[in-house]
Amino acid sequence: MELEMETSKMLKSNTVRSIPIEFTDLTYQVNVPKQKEKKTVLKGISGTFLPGELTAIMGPSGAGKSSLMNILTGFTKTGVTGTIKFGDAPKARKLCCYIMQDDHFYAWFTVEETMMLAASLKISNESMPIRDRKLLIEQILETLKLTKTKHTRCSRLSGGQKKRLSIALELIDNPAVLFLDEPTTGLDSSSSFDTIKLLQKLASHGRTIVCTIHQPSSNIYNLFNQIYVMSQGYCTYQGTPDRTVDYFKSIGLECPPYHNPADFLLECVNGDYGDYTMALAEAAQKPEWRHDYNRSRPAIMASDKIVEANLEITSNGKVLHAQETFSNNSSHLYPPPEWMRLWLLIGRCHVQIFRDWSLTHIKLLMHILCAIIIGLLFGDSGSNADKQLSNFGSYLVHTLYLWYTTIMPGVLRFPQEIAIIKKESFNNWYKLRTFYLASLITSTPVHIILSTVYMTITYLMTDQPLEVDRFVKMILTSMMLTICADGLGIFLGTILNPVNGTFVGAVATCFMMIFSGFLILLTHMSDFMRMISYVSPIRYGLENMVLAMYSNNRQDTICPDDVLYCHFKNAATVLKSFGMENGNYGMNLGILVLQLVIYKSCAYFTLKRQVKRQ
Ligand SMILES: Nc1ncnc2c1ncn2[C@@H]1O[C@H](COP(=O)(O)OP(=O)(O)OP(=O)(O)O)[C@@H](O)[C@H]1O
Repeated sequence: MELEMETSKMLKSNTVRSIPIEFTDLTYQVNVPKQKEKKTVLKGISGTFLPGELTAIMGPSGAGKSSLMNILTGFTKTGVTGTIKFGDAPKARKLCCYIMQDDHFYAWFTVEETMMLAASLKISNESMPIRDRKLLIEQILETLKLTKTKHTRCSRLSGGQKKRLSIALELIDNPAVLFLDEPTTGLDSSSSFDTIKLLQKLASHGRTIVCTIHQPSSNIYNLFNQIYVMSQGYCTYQGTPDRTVDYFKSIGLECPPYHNPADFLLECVNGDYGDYTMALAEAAQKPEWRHDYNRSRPAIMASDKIVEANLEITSNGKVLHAQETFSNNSSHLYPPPEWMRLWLLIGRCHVQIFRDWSLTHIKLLMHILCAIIIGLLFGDSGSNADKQLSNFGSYLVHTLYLWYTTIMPGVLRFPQEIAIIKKESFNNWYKLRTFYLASLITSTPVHIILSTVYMTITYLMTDQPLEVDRFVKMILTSMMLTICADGLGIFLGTILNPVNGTFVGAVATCFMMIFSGFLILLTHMSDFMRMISYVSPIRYGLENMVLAMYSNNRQDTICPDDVLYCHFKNAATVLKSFGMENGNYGMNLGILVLQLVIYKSCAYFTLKRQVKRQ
């Protein structure tokens, strides 16, 4: 009762556009490996989902429910024929949102923070000032019984609370159409009932709500306005829940007394009483059973009335007739410009970096610790003429350390977030390029700080020359190498799964090390093999560190008194011995920058492809 009152209160303050969804003769074909013929998943199905109603798509596993949902939401486009109409609005698709089966949020943010950020990303300051946005959020949280959890971090919410938060987030900009993929999965019977009841209320105020559902209890089943049953790619019933028993009786399938009609329906379409698929598909077309034929006009008119009857008070106090908004062909809540969203996303990334101590604090600590150990290991190799070979080796250690500790987290970065990115970008929170840019802008300073800390410690501890230009060159090289490793890492992470990504990343690192010019000198490689070394960023990183230290008339290193002969005392001898006397620092740095730009650009396109994939 309380829930109903709260829901009505919230819903009355927002006008919903009526958008009926109509699809006709929808066919979906997919290629099946090793088979000449395409598989037909959806076989010319039609249907109407009306505004003001909650529709359940039901059917046995493999019937085509998710395929239909993915086509209607726009996730699947290839292999689809037929027509889909979202009312008569050309941009109606933008008024829809899709709540996926699994609820993914950034774990380090509270419910209130998550709601506030979503509101800021979806609604501009001009169309609703912050104060009103806060009120709206309070109202939505209250309606969805989330007020008590508003200071709880999202990772600590229960399954039911997470589901309600997913719905709350999408209600912020008052969508006209909501698709939900199995909203009751993982919930107990009472939470499932509450969720469907809430959806029914939201629908009753003019929204078109469609969800897939598996085996609902009879009390949940009766909450739906329309049931759309699928079997083997056909529509085998589209009508009200209370008429299912009569419908099946009309083709000779009698529901046993005291049997849940929803269970009976699934048993029938599962073939438990024989294969009636074609008979049901035919009967489902008959107007007397079809809910849309029987109810479409009254339902649409009723929802129009809701729209017309509501006087809408916008945030800045203006009173608008709902009909005015309706005929304007757009919602009154405008999204902020993309640069504002970029700013907000940068803020979110920063907060995440500082709250998630595994992201930065542990990394910083490990870099300091490892730099000290490596510094102690190589000792005075930078100034001791007898240890120049080891000193050269220390540069390889630096390149490998920085490369390896960056490429692996890079591989894992987006796979961890992909479900959230998919949800948010699909529901028009931001454009993917905005998110990607924000991610680059926030991660780059972290790489710069980490590599600088590591290099400064090792530089000083290994007694390298105290000359500013050499130090700066060393730092610049380590920064570019680190950012380049991050680029390759995220590229691999967006084309491969995490297991394969880490494996390929490790193998690639091994090969880059072999071709770096230390384990086998560049001059000892055949021309063909040397060509391969040109793609190894570690080669450029290592060569640049060596050039930074030994070129430009570096002073001779000191040969200890107890050593008779120091072959590498002279810097030019070192460069010549390792075949790097003709190396060009600026060119190498330029190639590193070019490679990182290529990796990061490719990663954007592969990320985009992954986000669009189902
Ligand atoms: N891209 C695809 N390639 C090959 N087969 C596909 C593809 N998409 C769907 N199918 C097949 O189409 C059928 C319907 O799949 P869909 O996922 O829509 O079923 P569903 O009713 O949602 O099942 P469930 O309830 O188990 O999720 C299945 O047999 C599935 O294997």
